[in-house]
Amino acid sequence: MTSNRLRVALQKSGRLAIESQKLLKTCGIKFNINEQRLIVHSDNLPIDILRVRDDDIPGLVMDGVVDIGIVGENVLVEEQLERQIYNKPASYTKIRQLDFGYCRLSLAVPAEFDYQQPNSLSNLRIATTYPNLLKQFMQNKDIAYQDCILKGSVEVAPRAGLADAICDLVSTGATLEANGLKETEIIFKSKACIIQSPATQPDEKQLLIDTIMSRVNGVIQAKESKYIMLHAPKDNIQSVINLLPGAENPTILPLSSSGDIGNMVAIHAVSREDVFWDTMEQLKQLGASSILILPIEKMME
Ligand SMILES: Nc1ncnc2c1ncn2[C@@H]1O[C@H](COP(=O)(O)OP(=O)(O)OP(=O)(O)O)[C@@H](O)[C@H]1O
Ligand SMILES: O=P(O)(O)OC[C@H]1O[C@H](OP(=O)(O)OP(=O)(O)O)[C@H](O)[C@@H]1O
Ligand SMILES: [Mg+2]
Repeated sequence: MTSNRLRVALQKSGRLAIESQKLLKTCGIKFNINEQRLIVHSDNLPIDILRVRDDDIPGLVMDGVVDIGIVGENVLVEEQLERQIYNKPASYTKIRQLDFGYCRLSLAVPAEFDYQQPNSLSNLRIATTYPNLLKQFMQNKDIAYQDCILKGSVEVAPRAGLADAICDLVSTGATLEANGLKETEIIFKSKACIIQSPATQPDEKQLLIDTIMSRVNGVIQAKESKYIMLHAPKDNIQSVINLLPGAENPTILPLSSSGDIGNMVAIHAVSREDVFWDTMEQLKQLGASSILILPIEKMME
């Protein structure tokens, strides 16, 4: 399907929906979500947003129905493995890893299960929504098993007598614990990412994707960075700078007042990392004062 407008697939509702919308909005793409509308036209750019189930996003990108999509790597790789079996289009380009949707696909067994190693699951039944990722892991270890495919609430399977173990997503581990299960093996670590279709063609579309990606990079960099302002004794400038994590080329400014603070300068710096309380305490020990750590909203190099 070709169109001059850039088509973007986002999860309609669920764990990635809000963060995905927020990211596009922070990149300057204006749109209004109306719960019932599944295609949303941007108010200021030639972009259409398709709001779909996350499971459908990789296929829409691989088939060229949309140009880019935001999806979890777990769903992406699972769909790719599935498509490879049936010789369906399975290529895409991962253009950016994102800083949300952190989770892992893990094997888990009932708390009382005597688990030693993956082999402990030999010939047992494992419930999962990710049969292809599970198969890849078990085949690599040469372990025979049976699968039981469920679309959700996988954690209920052992208690319901459907399976002996499960292979499902874990983040805090609270769902496993609440269902009397223990995590035994991480088989895949996942984050959200932006993928692009190999079918995207007109130059204007690529230009728009490049612009959005440059903004995405700016948004993520800004989130990971902090603006630091402090007063420091002239004698300790270098030691203070050495303490600031990842700060390059700080600005050093004289203070307008004299007296007690006549020996002080103001240091402003962008730090590429979070600044922890213990760093602030060490700065204070070096004589720094009026230490401010500020969030940065946007950044462009
Ligand atoms: N507990 C979690 N913490 C963080 N990220 C998660 C968690 N669970 C899932 N994810 C990530 O978010 C994605 C979407 O999860 P969600 O539970 O919303 O999916 P879903 O129920 O399949 O939604 P849909 O209705 O779109 O099919 C997952 O594929 C995964 O990448
Ligand atoms: O380790 P935790 O922090 O407890 O998170 C793990 C749970 O989160 C996901 O389900 P979700 O709550 O998104 O519901 P779903 O089954 O409808 O996808 C996942 O499928 C687990 O069940
Ligand atoms: Mg889904």
